[in-house]
Amino acid sequence: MNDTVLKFENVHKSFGPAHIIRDVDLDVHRGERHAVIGPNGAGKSTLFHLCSGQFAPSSGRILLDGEQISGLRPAEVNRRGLARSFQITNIFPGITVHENLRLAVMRKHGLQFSFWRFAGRLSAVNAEVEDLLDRLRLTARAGTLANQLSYSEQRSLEIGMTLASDPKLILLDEPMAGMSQEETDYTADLIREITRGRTLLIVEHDMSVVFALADRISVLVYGEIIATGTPEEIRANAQVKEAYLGEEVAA
Ligand SMILES: Nc1ncnc2c1ncn2[C@@H]1O[C@H](COP(=O)(O)OP(=O)(O)OP(=O)(O)O)[C@@H](O)[C@H]1O
Repeated sequence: MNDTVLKFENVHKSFGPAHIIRDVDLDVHRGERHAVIGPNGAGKSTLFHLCSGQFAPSSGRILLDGEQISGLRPAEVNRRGLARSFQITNIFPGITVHENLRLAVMRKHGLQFSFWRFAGRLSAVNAEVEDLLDRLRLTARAGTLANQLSYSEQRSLEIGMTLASDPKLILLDEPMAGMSQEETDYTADLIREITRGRTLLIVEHDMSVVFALADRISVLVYGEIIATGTPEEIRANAQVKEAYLGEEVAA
């Protein structure tokens, strides 16, 4: 059994003369929460775009569960089990929370075009939706239109929609962006609970969230991963302190 869900092998990405990702090797282990941190412009978004198929590498290989995904289109990468959570763009705003989750769960079961033929499986779908509502702390909001939710509730729903497909790997792209401290604390706690046992790759600027949530952290500086390790190892790494974290980590 392969213990690595996502593997970068010597991945390089350039735009014309600009070398943005440089010979990156990265292993995301099954069941771990892995964070990528680095200064502005280090290449974190580019790395995520490479994972999800928005960009193809200039050279090197990317493997999902042992299968090469580099060069595949985003929809195909998604079909193979990689779900990327964007701010709140996966939500249908004009339908309820329950209906949103039901669509996401039905999509996983392949029910969208053959609803009646699979009527017998609907009770299983409903049970999954109820379970998701509970874990997302949205049971009381089940009948609310998605566009009526608070921002952090919308983010919870969005992450829930991503989880509903039961992906092999979840990419979370700055989930705390634009949140107050209170919303950040709430969402970090929720992400910790609902991603237990899942494999997660996260980019996040809030260092307190990263260090509390991640099992391992990779530090990207000028397109190169200069260190990978547990939060304690990263905190203690002299090269990381010098290149990036400095006082933030010492704090
Ligand atoms: N399509 C593109 N064409 C040319 N240059 C690009 C392209 N996309 C990104 N870049 C450049 O790649 C570098 C890394 O950008 P990227 O957005 O990946 O960094 P980041 O670490 O996510 O930054 P931030 O933390 O500010 O979001 C930047 O200098 C950016 O200008």
